[in-house]
Amino acid sequence: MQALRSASPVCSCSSQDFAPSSVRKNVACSERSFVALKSTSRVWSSFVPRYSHNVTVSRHPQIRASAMGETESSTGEPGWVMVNGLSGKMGLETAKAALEAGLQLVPYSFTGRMGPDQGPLSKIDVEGVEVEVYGFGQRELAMDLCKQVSRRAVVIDYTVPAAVIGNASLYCSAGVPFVMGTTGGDREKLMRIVNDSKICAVIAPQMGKQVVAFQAAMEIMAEQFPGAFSGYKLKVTESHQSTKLDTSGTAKAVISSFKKLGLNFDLDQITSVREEEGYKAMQVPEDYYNAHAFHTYRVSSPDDTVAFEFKHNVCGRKIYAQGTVDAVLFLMNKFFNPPKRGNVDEFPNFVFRFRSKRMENWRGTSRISGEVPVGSDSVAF
Ligand SMILES: NC(=O)C1=CN([C@@H]2O[C@H](COP(=O)(O)OP(=O)(O)OC[C@H]3O[C@@H](n4cnc5c(N)ncnc54)[C@H](O)[C@@H]3O)[C@@H](O)[C@H]2O)C=CC1
Ligand SMILES: O=C(O)C1=N[C@H](C(=O)O)C[C@H](O)C1
Repeated sequence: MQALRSASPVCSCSSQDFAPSSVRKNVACSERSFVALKSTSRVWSSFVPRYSHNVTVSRHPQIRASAMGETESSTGEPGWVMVNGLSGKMGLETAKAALEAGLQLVPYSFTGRMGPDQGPLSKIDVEGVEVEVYGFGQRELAMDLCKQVSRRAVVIDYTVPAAVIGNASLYCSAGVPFVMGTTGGDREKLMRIVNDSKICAVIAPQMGKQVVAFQAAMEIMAEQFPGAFSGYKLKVTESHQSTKLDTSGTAKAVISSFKKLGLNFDLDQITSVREEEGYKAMQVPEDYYNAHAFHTYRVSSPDDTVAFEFKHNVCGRKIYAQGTVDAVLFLMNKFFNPPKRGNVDEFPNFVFRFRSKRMENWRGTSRISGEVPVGSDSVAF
């Protein structure tokens, strides 16, 4: 239960906790204790904090390197990232975070719009790095150019739900590991595509590590107390900027845990707020109407005498961008610099060895179907 104790303080977060000035500090102090856990052989749903201080990464320097935020592989080659969806809100924020972390930005990207037959559609300047953005019809070319820059690049995808399957297929056929931050699309198919390929990927609708810790805590509770809330009611409200195309993928993931706790809930019962009146009701700070993700899950007894409320309220996008960079570092070490002994599965198993018996049921559990726990997509460990 040491595990639960270390994960539990993040059960409720206010927007204050995530105010931009505090984000950097929170992440800086937590980075060292974050590791990635796997779902299936090559697909990771997300990051969760390690559960016990007994877990040490010292036998796995390459993992340690990623946890410590190093940006070079053992060969000394700087890490390269290609960001697709670069002109979008998350694409740009993540590209900046990658540069800030010392990674190098591949100067090629592609977008969803049709471009000219020859040459890029546009150019985007990211902190002095000029990136050529290719039209949709030239996305294979963009991937080839990326591989010419480095055979060890990792792709970050922050595009649109409709692009998830096509883009994942492209990365797999190009042989480039990727971080899929984009939500929506056919998540089961997405998992199948990656599992049928030779590629590693981190796929999660939520890259903010602290929120993922909350997701993980909910999942642990569901595993340990299935049906504990049978007969109770669930109300889920999520609020995002009006440009968001889909229902919160994070909410869907958390709901899968509530369902295991015994609550009946259809995903179409989620209340999605996308306009000012709703923002006011949710107490979203006005400055963040265009950049927020507020979630409230209210669980109440049939006669309303008992109620629980869980919230995670994020202002801005830094938390996701920083988590995404950690995912990139994890993949770089996992895919390009695997442990010398054993195989790429060694690290997760190593983590599991330190878990208590009661956590054993997490081990090796493949939850590829449906919208499930840590990462609606799939999965878990
Ligand atoms: N996993 C996480 O933690 C987070 C996930 N998201 C998800 O990331 C995605 C992007 O969000 P935003 O940046 O806010 O959206 P956005 O609308 O600002 O950006 C989307 C970008 O994708 C580009 N695009 C459209 N179709 C494309 C295609 N076929 N190939 C390549 N690029 C294409 C657009 O031109 C645009 O630049 C959404 O699915 C959102 O839910 C957002 C925040 C955090
Ligand atoms: O589109 C967003 O902004 C976000 N999308 C993700 C989701 O759908 O869960 C994560 C976070 O809510 C921000």
